[in-house]
Amino acid sequence: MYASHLANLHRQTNIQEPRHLEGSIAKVPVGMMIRQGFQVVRGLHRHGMKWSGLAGRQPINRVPVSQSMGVGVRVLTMSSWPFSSPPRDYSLPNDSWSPEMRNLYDHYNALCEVEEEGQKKRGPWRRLPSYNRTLKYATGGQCLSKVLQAKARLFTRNTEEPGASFEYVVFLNKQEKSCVCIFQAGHLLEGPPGHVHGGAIATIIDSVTGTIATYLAGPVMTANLNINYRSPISLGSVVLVRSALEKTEGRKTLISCQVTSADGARLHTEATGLFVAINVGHLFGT
Ligand SMILES: CCCCCCCC(=O)SCCNC(=O)CCNC(=O)[C@H](O)C(C)(C)COP(=O)(O)OP(=O)(O)OC[C@H]1O[C@@H](n2cnc3c(N)ncnc32)[C@H](O)[C@@H]1OP(=O)(O)O
Repeated sequence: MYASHLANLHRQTNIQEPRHLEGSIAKVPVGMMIRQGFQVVRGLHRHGMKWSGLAGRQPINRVPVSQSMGVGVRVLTMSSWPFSSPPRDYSLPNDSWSPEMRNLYDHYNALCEVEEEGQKKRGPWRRLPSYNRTLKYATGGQCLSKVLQAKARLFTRNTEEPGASFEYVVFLNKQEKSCVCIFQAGHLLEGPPGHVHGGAIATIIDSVTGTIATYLAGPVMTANLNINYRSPISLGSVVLVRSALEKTEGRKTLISCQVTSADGARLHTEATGLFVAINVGHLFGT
């Protein structure tokens, strides 16, 4: 199944192999698939297309991919989505969202489009779609057992019950190199009675800071997360998780983060995250 998918994808894609990978596909198919995954996603980001577009019914044709990945890839064509069905976008409103969450969503969503001279144009903000796992074949292949491959889920999206754990949506401001996450903490995230577990707060901070770091620097891993918990967060409440680029230094990207009440009046948590750019082969020992 994996081998035939790989063969198909290879046939359907027009990928110029980076020199250091030439002839190595058979040896490191997982690394290859991961690179393709990141390239597809980055290519879509750069060209203002949503990943959810891939899940749509139209095939993607000739998506130019930036050379900034440093792998010399110029053009990627992909004629089919490798999933059997379109993935669910978890960042869209559902019935579990409180009116406050919905209002904040509407506020930032409205900033994604601006009207200029009677015409609607892309605004400074962009909603990031969100799925419950990374690319199926990027995480699978030789490195995970079939069972794990089928069952692996992104930590923050691992329940199908709306509102039970992490309900969130991230909006990115490309110009400001910042993002805001609207986060509603569900009943499965309890730590102290009636309040959110510190590990759950760290998780959403890691995810949001990691998302903007990935957007700015490509594939990264969290090297250091420094968190100060200032005031507890009530279970079921809606908070804002704001993150922004502090500085980049070689492979290192430093991101700051504040978690506040929805009106911004109360500071709950402050954090900084250090992210180090990786070659994705790092994850698989290649
Ligand atoms: C899109 C969804 C987003 C989700 C986000 C979720 C992100 C995650 O949770 S990732 C999982 C948790 N993180 C991990 O498991 C990472 C484990 N650690 C590692 O793999 C490695 O240590 C890694 C990749 C961070 C760095 O290793 P390596 O690539 O060898 O880099 P290394 O040479 O050690 O360090 C590079 C630079 O970073 C600095 N650095 C590395 N770690 C740290 C640290 N903990 N604190 C301070 N500086 C550090 C080094 O000093 C070095 O600095 P300089 O270039 O100035 O000398």
